[in-house]
Amino acid sequence: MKEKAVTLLNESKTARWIALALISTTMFFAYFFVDVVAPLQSMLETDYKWTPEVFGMLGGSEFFLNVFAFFLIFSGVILDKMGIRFTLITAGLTMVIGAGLKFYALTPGFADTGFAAWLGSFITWVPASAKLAFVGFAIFGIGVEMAGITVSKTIVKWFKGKEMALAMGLEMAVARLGVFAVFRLTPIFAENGGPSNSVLWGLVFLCIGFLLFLTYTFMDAKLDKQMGVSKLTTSPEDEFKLSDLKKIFTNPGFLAISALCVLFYSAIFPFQKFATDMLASKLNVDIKSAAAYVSFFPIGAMILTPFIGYFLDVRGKGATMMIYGAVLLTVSHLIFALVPAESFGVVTAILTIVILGTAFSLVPASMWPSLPKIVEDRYLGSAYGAIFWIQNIGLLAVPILIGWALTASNPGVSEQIAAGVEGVKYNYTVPELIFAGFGVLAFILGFVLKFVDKKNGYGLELPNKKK
Ligand SMILES: NCCCC[C@H](NC(=O)[C@@H](N)CCCCN)C(=O)O
Repeated sequence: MKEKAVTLLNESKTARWIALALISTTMFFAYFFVDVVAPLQSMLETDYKWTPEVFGMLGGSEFFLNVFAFFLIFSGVILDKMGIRFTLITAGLTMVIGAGLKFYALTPGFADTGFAAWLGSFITWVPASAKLAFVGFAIFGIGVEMAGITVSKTIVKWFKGKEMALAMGLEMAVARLGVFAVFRLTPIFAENGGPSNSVLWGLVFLCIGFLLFLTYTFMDAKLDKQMGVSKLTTSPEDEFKLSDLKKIFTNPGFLAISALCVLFYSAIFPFQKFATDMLASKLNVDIKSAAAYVSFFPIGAMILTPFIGYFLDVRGKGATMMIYGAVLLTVSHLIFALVPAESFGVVTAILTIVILGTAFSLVPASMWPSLPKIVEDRYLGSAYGAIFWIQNIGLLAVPILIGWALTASNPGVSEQIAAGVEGVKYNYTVPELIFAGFGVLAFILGFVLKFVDKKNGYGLELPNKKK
């Protein structure tokens, strides 16, 4: 008797785009929560006595456990060992638990406890609410990064040989929309109940995101069933082994792309933290207007990334795109650093942000779909985990480096600002030159990547879509 051919679920365009919509919407909520209190710095200072230093430490706590306790490496191993469904659910739950703790830290219910009194009794310049919020945000950080690598592996599972870079580009675009949404919605939530109300909404969104991940797992189970994936059918050579970690860290393509990743993202995300103040100082405008200019940055990247992804799917040229991205990154930071304030107007500022936004599209759109070409599928999760870990080291360290460079290159300025002297501003030339330096190094690494690609035949310049 003739066996009936099964059409795999990922062969159906509708099914794979539904799968993408489910996981991307959760990433929208996840990125929303990452920045949920970002626009509330002054409110947190007034209501909770969080100084700017305390506020800055909160940003770092997102990466703390991932970097120092190697959670991102563990997350990658868990993904390869336990599979997509288990890891998505674990990531979703971890985000909810971490967010719940951060919300509890801001409630009067916590402030009245003996635990809060104990937490407030040491390192007294950091309030108890902030200490508990750090712990919550560090746990959330494990979840959000675990979700990030699992979503990448999921996209590869559904879209490899098809519209993989477009799908990754769309997922990143939806996530960036979350960052845009947070800057619009959080202040409104906070006006009606303070920062804890904003965090509560973020928590509610994450619960919805968890349900979406859960819904996706049914599609994943069906696809696995069709593909005949089970412990019994997976041959030992297809299974992830701990020794594969050594293969990842000795793979020249992986090393080149990770170095490029940490340099590139170190000149993007930490820059975002300082950009508003830098523009306010350079343009001599207030913080609100400067923030409005900076808001074009993720929006531009959001619009462009899927188009670049589409181009990569049909035309390829992934490694070349990363080099172009590094050039634009360097040029934009050099403009910020070297064009004197007298010649730096609003038009120059917006044009430079557009150049940087284009770099922010070119590199991510081509970098993340390149990894499956460099490493084997069975340890792809660990490779994503490892590259995120290396990147997180930069995201943790660079804001500290930039903060230090800013203070060192502007002697006496922070003291004058603290004393309330009017019109005193930081000069951002040195920090911007550091960012430009990262761009130059990323540019060199782009060529290294091109060289190792040619030598090892990864096919980084080839289209993702099979004809
Ligand atoms: N499927 C996700 C691809 C990675 C997207 C990338 N995100 C990261 O690299 C995160 N590890 C760091 C996000 C830090 C946000 N505060 C991106 O371009 O967003």
